[in-house]
Amino acid sequence: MRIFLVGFMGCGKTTLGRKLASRLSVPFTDLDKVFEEVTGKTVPLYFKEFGEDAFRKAERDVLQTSDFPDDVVIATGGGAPCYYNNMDWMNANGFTVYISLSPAALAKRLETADEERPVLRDHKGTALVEFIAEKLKEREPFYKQAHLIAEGISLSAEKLASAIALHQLR
Ligand SMILES: Nc1ncnc2c1ncn2[C@@H]1O[C@H](COP(=O)(O)OP(=O)(O)O)[C@@H](O)[C@H]1O
Ligand SMILES: O=C(O)C1=C[C@@H](OP(=O)(O)O)[C@@H](O)[C@H](O)C1
Ligand SMILES: [Mg+2]
Repeated sequence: MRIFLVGFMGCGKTTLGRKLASRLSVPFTDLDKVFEEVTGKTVPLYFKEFGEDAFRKAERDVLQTSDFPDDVVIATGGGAPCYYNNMDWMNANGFTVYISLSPAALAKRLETADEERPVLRDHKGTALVEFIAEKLKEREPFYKQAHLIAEGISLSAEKLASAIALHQLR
C-alpha cells in the first residue's frame, strides 16, 4: 500500500513516517527530501530564492511526477495537500492519513524543532500558537479529506499501523 501522511508542520509526519515504514517493512520517502533531490536546493533556500508560489508549483510537480513504489510510506510537506489538486491526487494514488494535533501541541514541538521552516518565519511564544491556529483553520479542510484521521498525541507507529489495518478491513 502507498501511504501518504499529511498534516501541519510538526505533527510528526517525518518522524512517525520513518518508524511506520520500518514497522511495515516498506521504504520511507519524505517529499521535502525528494524535492531537494529533484531541484538541487533545500526547501528554505528554494523559498528564499524563488518565493512561496514557485515552491508550491515545484512541490506539485515533484509530488505528481514522482515514480513512487506501490508499497511505501511518504511523509508530505505540511502545505502540500492545500495547493492545486494535490489532496485529490494523493487520495486517488494512495491511502492518506491526517495526523491531527492542536495548535498548542504543534507550537510546543515547533518552538524547539531545529529544522528550518520558512512558513513559520520568526513567530515565537503566543504569537506562534496564534499563527498556527489561523493557518490550521485554512488548511484543515484539506487535511480532513484524508481517508483516515489519527489523533497525533501519543501516537506510536504501532498504533498507527493498527488503525490503518483496521480501516482497510472496513
Ligand atoms: N510523537 C512525538 N512526540 C514529541 N515530539 C515529536 C513527536 N514526533 C515528532 N516530534 C518532534 O516534533 C518536531 C517535528 O517533527 P517532524 O517529524 O519533523 O514533523 P513534520 O514532518 O510533520 O513537520 C521534531 O522536533 C520531532 O522531534
Ligand atoms: O507547511 C508548510 O507549508 C511547509 C512544511 C514543510 O514540511 P514539514 O511539514 O515536514 O515541516 C516544508 O514542506 C516547507 O517548509 C513548507
Ligand atoms: Mg517533515
